Amino acid sequence: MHDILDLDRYPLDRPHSPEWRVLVARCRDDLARSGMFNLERLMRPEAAAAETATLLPRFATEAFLHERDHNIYFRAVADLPSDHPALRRFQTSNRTLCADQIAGSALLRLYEWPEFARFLAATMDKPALYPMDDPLARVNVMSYQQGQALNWHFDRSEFTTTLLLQAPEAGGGFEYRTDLRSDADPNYDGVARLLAGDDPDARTITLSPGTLNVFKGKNTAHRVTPVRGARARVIAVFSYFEQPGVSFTEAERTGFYGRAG
Ligand SMILES: O=C(O)CCC(=O)C(=O)O
Ligand SMILES: [Fe+2]
Repeated sequence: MHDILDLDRYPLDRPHSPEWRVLVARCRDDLARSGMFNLERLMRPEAAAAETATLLPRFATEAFLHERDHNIYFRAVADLPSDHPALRRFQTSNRTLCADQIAGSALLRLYEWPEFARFLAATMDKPALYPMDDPLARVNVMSYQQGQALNWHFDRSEFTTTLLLQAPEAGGGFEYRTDLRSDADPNYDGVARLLAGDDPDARTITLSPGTLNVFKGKNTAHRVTPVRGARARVIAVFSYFEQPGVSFTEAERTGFYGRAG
């Protein structure tokens, strides 16, 4: 793994060593304080660039173009009228490559490396995390070209784990509002304020290539702002579960990726 990861700076290969424990404690602190942590340049920038170079032609020819108009919940909400400002609609557009299209990549090697899942589980205070069996969903790589964006949403899972491969020239920032809602309180008025551009607690970070980002996206609203310039934003999303062997159904895969296999 040394060829693709900076394991001198981030000792993921030495679980339970003193340095590993210090790193895990720092990540847990960041998660508790701001709902996210970043390991800058965990992947060596040269490795990220090499990975991007292999993927770019595939985005042009065989990626799934994901284009939709949606609200922040991706669905209607029974207790809100359809014109409620928390249900304001936005456009999302990006291209997705699935795990079966990146066989042999450094990303899949990292995904299947047990020490990576072990480290992530420790930062999230979980006994263990397991890779999915799903041939498409395990790892997804998304590309955002000029004008494309992933609009405001909440994630279905408690944590989301991404690794940026290529940064755009401008735009493509990750904007988020920590704990905008809770499991007990949907805070529809607060959601409406954020969507109107009126929430002083919204923050934007710009990720650099090779950075691992873990965030608690279930109650933290977030979006990727439109990319500007000729260089695409390319980012990988890793999906782990607390049980081994998880797969989506064929219908779910068709909904997410336009194909079942
Ligand atoms: O591209 C990103 O930085 C965020 C991706 C994201 O929010 C998601 O996959 O749910
Ligand atoms: Fe998300």
